[in-house]
Amino acid sequence: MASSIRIDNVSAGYGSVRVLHNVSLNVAPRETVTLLGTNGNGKSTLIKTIMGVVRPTSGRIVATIDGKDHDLIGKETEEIIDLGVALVPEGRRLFPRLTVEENLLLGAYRPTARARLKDNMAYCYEAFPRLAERRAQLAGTMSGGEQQMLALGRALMSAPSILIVDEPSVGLAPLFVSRTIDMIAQLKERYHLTVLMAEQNFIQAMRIADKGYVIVHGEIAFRGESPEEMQQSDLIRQHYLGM
Ligand SMILES: Nc1ncnc2c1ncn2[C@@H]1O[C@H](COP(=O)(O)OP(=O)(O)OP(=O)(O)O)[C@@H](O)[C@H]1O
Repeated sequence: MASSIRIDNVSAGYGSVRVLHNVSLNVAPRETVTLLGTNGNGKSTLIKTIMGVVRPTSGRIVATIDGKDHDLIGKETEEIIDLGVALVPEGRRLFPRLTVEENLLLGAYRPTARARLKDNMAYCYEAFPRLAERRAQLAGTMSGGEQQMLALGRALMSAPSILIVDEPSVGLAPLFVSRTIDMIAQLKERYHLTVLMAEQNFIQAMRIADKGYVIVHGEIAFRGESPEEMQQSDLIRQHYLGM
């Protein structure tokens, strides 16, 4: 059964600094939604709030998984991962001096994920045969594109139904950006995932997104129900397409 996530009127920040202001956003089952925003507008803060790292001051975040609603606010990050929400963090956050396989094992440190370790490792190597070939290679010696593949693989180690990817294109050469975006689309199809992807690269993000939101100064400034609608927005034309 496919999963979805609904964010209602969430406000959050750091100490007395409020970063998110009444943010509402929906990702329907099997949808790929992109959250566009330039640096410092609150994309990562929203993602950290979904993952239980930042505690919101108000609002609701509900993930519907296998037909059951779960309030995410107040849950620990580990519980959220256990429910089936996985994050690929910005900058990948791999352990460069550990091997590919060791990095993957770290994606399955929770007891529930450990119990399914063999299956999930097989699942991950099936999704990325390149990682299987390179299982003994140190992560830090791989190309940027391969590292992004490993970061995606590590997220798959918890067998998620909702995949959240924070700026996958950051720091990658253009060819690897499009390959990474293609990989996310393929994973989504193959494993019936629901995907929320923060991005600044509008053209690449919209190749795979069904719809999108633009966040400006912590507020949703625009919501487009289709790539076409997104493309027609003045905000997007000015800030993302240079028109
Ligand atoms: N740990 C923190 N403590 C205080 N302020 C923070 C912290 N992390 C982020 N901020 C502030 O919150 C705002 C939003 O940052 P956030 O990282 O969510 O933006 P972003 O859209 O993801 O941008 P980027 O692409 O640069 O990560 C910024 O003004 C930033 O300075």
